[in-house]
Amino acid sequence: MTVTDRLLPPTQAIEIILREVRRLPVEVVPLAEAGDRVLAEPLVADQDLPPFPAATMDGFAVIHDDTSPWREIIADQFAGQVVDVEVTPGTAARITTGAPLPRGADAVVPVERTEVRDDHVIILQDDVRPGENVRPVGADLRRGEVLIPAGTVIGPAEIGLLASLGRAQVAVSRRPRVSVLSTGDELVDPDQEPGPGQIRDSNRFSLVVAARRAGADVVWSGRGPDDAESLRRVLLERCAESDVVLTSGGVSVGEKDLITRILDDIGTVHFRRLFMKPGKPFHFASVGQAYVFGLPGNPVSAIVGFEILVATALRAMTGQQPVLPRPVTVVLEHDVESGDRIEYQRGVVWADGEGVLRARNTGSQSSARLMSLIGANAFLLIPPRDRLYRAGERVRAIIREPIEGQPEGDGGWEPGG
Ligand SMILES: Nc1nc2c(c(=O)[nH]1)N[C@H]1C(S)=C(S)[C@@H](COP(=O)(O)OP(=O)(O)OC[C@H]3O[C@@H](n4cnc5c(N)ncnc54)[C@H](O)[C@@H]3O)O[C@H]1N2
Ligand code: MOO
Repeated sequence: MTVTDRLLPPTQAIEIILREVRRLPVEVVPLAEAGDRVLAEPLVADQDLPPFPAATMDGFAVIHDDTSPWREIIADQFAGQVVDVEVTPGTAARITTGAPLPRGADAVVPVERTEVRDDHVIILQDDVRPGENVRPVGADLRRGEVLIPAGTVIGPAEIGLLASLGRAQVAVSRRPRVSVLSTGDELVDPDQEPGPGQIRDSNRFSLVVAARRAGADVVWSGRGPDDAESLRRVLLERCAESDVVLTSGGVSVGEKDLITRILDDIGTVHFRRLFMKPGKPFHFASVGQAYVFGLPGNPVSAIVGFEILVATALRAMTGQQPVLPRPVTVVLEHDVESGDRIEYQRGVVWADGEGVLRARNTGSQSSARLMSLIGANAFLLIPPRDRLYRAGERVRAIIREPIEGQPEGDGGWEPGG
């Protein structure tokens, strides 16, 4: 047995992956194409926002401690323009939300608390505080402030900030180029009727979607040829054109486990087997400039292996933060049996009325049962031990989809309710 044949704990496997993978180059893209990409440089404010004190209500710009019984309306100050007037005691300017406060004024009284008579306004509000209904300069952001750290995925708010600061071009990490290759003589395409002993190839489709969701550019996907020589050729060709190649199947110890043999021959294998269920046979190798992840053929093993290990590698390659998921603690709803490796049980986690995270698994945890992943928003981490994990016990979980509240009870959506 070589070093790479021992069952490696997933944490050690991740350390090896993080040590091996290199950062992808940075590219500059137009703002409109920056969504869902990983920001390569921190966004630092080069100006104050708002750049002028702005009204937050439609009303009248006034001097807060002006005691005049009524005030002359000296201007209409709309958003998007600047009227050059000065509010002095006994005067006020009509103002709309977002408009700059005229010189001299230090508060805005909403129109509902005023009465307009011809060219005069009477302020009905007794006590006007300085700064009331005014967004001061720099209230939203201050020049020099780091607004978004490098490594953030650009979503609606991030792209909005980039736009409001005038960043028409954005430095982002290049998307990893990924190829997906299903292997196995028993596979047929989804539109084909499987013959005796055959099954439909599902991993190719699962891994393409998983890779896209993880921000990759899937440049190729297909089924591998049956014979070793052609498979080796396809693999070499994919490695030459990809940053990452994902294979599924052919990595256990069977006679026909070709991927194991080919990777030994064409690359450097960093590890082959994990102390993890699902996902015991799991190869990680470098072939030229590419990284190959030889995922197990079992459909659940392939998806879990992708999410726990491959997605981590892709984040490291693009500099996405955080690189590692941050597990939460959940309370088991039912007894759970452990196995001989750390189990990544597919589960449902929800927050109960007290905000405690509770969890159940999704039934049979067979590596072939894709249904164990349907509706699963978490992996429940179950290390091996000689006695049951009991209902009410705490275990760690990795969250993969949003957590919701309790499905029944006072359920309805009420703000603050
Ligand atoms: N003697 C041993 N046998 C096995 C071991 C072991 O340690 N010693 N490990 C088992 C574990 S755990 C797993 S997981 C599987 C992984 O095997 P392979 O990666 O070599 O995968 P295959 O044998 O090719 O296939 C396994 C299973 O998955 C189905 N499959 C394969 N490809 C696809 C696909 N693209 N779409 C859908 N389903 C696929 C295949 O038909 C098999 O049923 O090895 C165990 N054996
Ligand atoms: O590791 Mo296999 O994925 O246990 O079934």
